[in-house]
Amino acid sequence: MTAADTALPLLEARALSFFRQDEPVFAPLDFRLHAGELALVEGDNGSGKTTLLRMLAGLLHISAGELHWRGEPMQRDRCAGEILFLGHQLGLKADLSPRENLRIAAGLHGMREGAGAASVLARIGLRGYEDEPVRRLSAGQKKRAALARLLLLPASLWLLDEPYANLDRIGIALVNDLLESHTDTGGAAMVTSHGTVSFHGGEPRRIRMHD
Ligand SMILES: Nc1ncnc2c1ncn2[C@@H]1O[C@H](COP(=O)(O)OP(=O)(O)OP(=O)(O)O)[C@@H](O)[C@H]1O
Repeated sequence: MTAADTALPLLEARALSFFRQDEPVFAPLDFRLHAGELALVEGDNGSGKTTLLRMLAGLLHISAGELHWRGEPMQRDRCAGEILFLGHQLGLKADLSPRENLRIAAGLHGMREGAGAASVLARIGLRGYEDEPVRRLSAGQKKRAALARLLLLPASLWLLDEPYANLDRIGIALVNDLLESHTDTGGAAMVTSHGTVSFHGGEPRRIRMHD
């Protein structure tokens, strides 16, 4: 038994289910995610990975089962700023620049201590594009502008749906670096990916979606 098995989990799902038209999208799920852990959500196209992350983010109602946050039944108002979801839709305003998009996100969710838009955008590879309207960025640059939120906002749990999509080799390595430093500093993350995730921060948990 490891320390993570005995510590209070950040997030715990018990018989978690989601139904569409009275049909379960996936079999009931049980899992625990602790501070410092990465979980890979695995499954074929249509198996429910995005649905699961959207439920965990509070964007879809749970049909059955329970979710616990830091040992208590999950109350959205208590953990709102602690959970950050990045989905297929990047949630960027196309007419605004990466810097302006970050300002809006920080206004809603707060900022990590010591973080600033300029340094975050430089780290994410958008130096020189800080003030360009997002609609003029490439697909990979848009993805980076969305990922910049991970560095700026103070969330402890990252829910990342296909975070590697549209990224080049350097961008993929950057996402892995972000995941490693986040989990090294007590954060946790759940990630879906159809590619290979080469995470060097220890063996990730695996959450397998079954029909
Ligand atoms: N808005 C929607 N309305 C109705 N059904 C939906 C909707 N979104 C998804 N579904 C269905 O729910 C199921 C799960 O979809 P979901 O997007 O969660 O799968 P996924 O594992 O993320 O797939 P992928 O690997 O293709 O991204 C699929 O059968 C899909 O057709």
